[in-house]
Amino acid sequence: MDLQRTRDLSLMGLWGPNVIGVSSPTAPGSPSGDPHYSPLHSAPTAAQPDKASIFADLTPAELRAVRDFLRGRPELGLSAQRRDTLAQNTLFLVELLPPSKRAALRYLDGDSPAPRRQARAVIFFGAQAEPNVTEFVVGPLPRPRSYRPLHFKGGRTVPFAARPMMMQEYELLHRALVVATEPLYRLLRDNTGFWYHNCTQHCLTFSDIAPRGLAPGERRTWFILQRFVEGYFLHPVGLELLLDHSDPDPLRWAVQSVWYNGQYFSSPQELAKHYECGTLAVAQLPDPAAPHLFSTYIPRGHFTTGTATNVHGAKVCEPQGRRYRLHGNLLEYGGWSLAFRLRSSAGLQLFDVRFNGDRIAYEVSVQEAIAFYGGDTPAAMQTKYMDAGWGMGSVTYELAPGIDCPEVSTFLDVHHLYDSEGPRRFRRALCIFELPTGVPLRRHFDSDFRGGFHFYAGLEGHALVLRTTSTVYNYDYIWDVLLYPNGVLEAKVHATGYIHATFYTPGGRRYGSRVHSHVLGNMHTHLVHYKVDLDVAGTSNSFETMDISFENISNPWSPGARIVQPWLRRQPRRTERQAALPLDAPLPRYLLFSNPRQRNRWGHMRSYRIQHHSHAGRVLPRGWKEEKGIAWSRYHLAVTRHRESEASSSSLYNQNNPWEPAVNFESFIRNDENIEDQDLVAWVTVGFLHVPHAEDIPNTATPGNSVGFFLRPFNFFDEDPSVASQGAVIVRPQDPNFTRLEVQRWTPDSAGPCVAPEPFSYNGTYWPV
Ligand SMILES: Cn1cnc(CC=O)c1
Ligand SMILES: [Ca+2]
Ligand SMILES: [Ca+2]
Ligand SMILES: [Cu+2]
Repeated sequence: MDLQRTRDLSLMGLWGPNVIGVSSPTAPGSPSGDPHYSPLHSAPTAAQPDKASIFADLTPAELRAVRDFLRGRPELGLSAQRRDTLAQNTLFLVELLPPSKRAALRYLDGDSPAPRRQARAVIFFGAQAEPNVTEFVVGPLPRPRSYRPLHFKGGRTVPFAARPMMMQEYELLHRALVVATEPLYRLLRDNTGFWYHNCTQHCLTFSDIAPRGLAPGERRTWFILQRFVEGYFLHPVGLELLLDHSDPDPLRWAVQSVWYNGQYFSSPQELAKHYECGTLAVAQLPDPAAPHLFSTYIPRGHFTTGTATNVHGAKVCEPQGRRYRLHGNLLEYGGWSLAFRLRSSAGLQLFDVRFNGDRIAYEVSVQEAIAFYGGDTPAAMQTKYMDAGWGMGSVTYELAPGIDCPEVSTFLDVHHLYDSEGPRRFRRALCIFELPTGVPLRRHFDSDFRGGFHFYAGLEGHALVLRTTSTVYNYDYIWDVLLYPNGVLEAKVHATGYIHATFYTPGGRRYGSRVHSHVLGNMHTHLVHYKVDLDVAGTSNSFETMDISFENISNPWSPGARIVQPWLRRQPRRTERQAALPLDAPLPRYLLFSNPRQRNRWGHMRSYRIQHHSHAGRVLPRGWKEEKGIAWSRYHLAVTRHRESEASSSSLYNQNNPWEPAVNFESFIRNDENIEDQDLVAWVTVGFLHVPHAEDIPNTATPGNSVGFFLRPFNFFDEDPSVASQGAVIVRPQDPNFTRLEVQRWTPDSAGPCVAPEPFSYNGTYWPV
């Protein structure tokens, strides 16, 4: 990662107390007024920048070194040039292979040397007698000397048909579609004004659907044809083609079925024949010369109330500089420290997440994002997108200052070697900024109930945000991690971008809303899966749920009467099965991870809580064909014993082979291990049902469209750790008439003016480097 800008004023002495006429406040961190207080733990050790680097993504030089090393192994037969066949061996992906947890902890917490830096490399072996995909460990970096296969759990092999798509295959598919659609030229030109072959200014394009078939080994894809204009996802022309491209030789590819405006045909020729004979029910699209404004961002119309919007709105600013620190991939803010990376495969991954030096989680990472659809057209009814199979960690395009992240953010570049000859630089793929939350972290107005007050006190609300995005064709996911100064971490995702839309047919209304003359917004469920390797005050943790039950007791202070009241029902979950909380049952409201041997000052087990912010629901009945590929979606939460062989709940290959998935999450819990006092991993599912509606045009909007979860301390500390923040303000009346008020604060009276940000700039390219 290249740090583009960094400005750190936190060390410049700007935070001295500014107390107006009062005695010094209580020392930060001590429970007020308690003379027996002694901290629970020895002085915390801050995470060290060089130590975080064991989790840093591979540099362009390291990516090239791995590529060159593998290309130099003749037995791998890697082709340097991509040809007109898929029967060749291709290096598809290179990324960091993080060290084992054991080795990492020995280094982070002990005296052991840094674990060796290693890469994960994915090779598509298309030129083998039995074509397959194999993953390798390559190391040590920066000068690799050896490689060995990296096995999936249970020794599962990855069939060639399960591989993700490559640009090369898309190019070959484009050529196949040129041939396939040629017979349809007149039908398309007359009724849409656009066509596919020799189209110049009037081109059709396509969206491809997955999974690509109905059973293992298949690779036959439905293609939706769309007018190639801004927002083409909203411009289906009513034509869908099923093309078999399972053979590595594109000369053996064939169209298997055609759907046009509600009717099926065996071939483009058959459809063309019906058109020429006048026996076809034709869908005449609006005039192609008319603007396609509806799918664009060009402003139109006006608000009937409010003031003009042709001036800038409110901005985030840092009048006294940054209050976070960034050293390479180590981020520190308000008690927090963590290491981060942006995996080309599945996206954001945090390691060694600590608060005040205490580790809370070893890893927090995105695993998968899916969208399963229903619809009336063959493409719609077949769409079950699993975005890890579309390289959702590699489509991290440039963030725009002032829109995607505040102008004052620190923007970071990342490098991916994913379906490319070498590393590509993705400029400004990550951003970091401190966000005024606009709501106090805490506040109280202490009324005297006579028109005045005893005191007012409040603490400004801030969070540090680490953000990236994945644009997976039509959809844009905005991935955030927020760090709050009270020990709360939030992980959330907003969904925006274009809906996945299909051609409107009257039968389509059962599956969504008509959102334009010929466009149906198809219903779908979004689910996102996270791995949360909580290490709450150590790696030995237990898990319990807590909710209320009601008791009916005799009233101890009114004989003969009864009291009905709630009490806390705690349910220790001793095995993985007991800890797998199914999606179709209500989730207990407290999900507690504790260290049974560590107590806070008040005698409670030090715990962290996972709190869902989600409306997830089932996407398919349990066990139905493709559902095996997303077995994690059966559970709001599952808790497993940490296993190095269970690093991820999904894979690059589940999308194109969900029927026999490379990773089947159910196998993580099938052995129903004991999870008391163990190194536990929490697997969190969040999501929502999206029934598209007119207001999804032009794009799905973010307000109300986010899901995620919080990690919240629960008796982990002795009090709210944000008492250490000096952003508090206390106001106390100095006389009975409230004519003199004492304002006590620890920050300057005035924050000073906001610094004007640089003018907007954007580059947008992601070239090889
Ligand atoms: C083509 N594709 C794959 N995933 C998406 C986003 C979800 O609908 C699009
Ligand atoms: Ca297990
Ligand atoms: Ca753990
Ligand atoms: Cu959606």
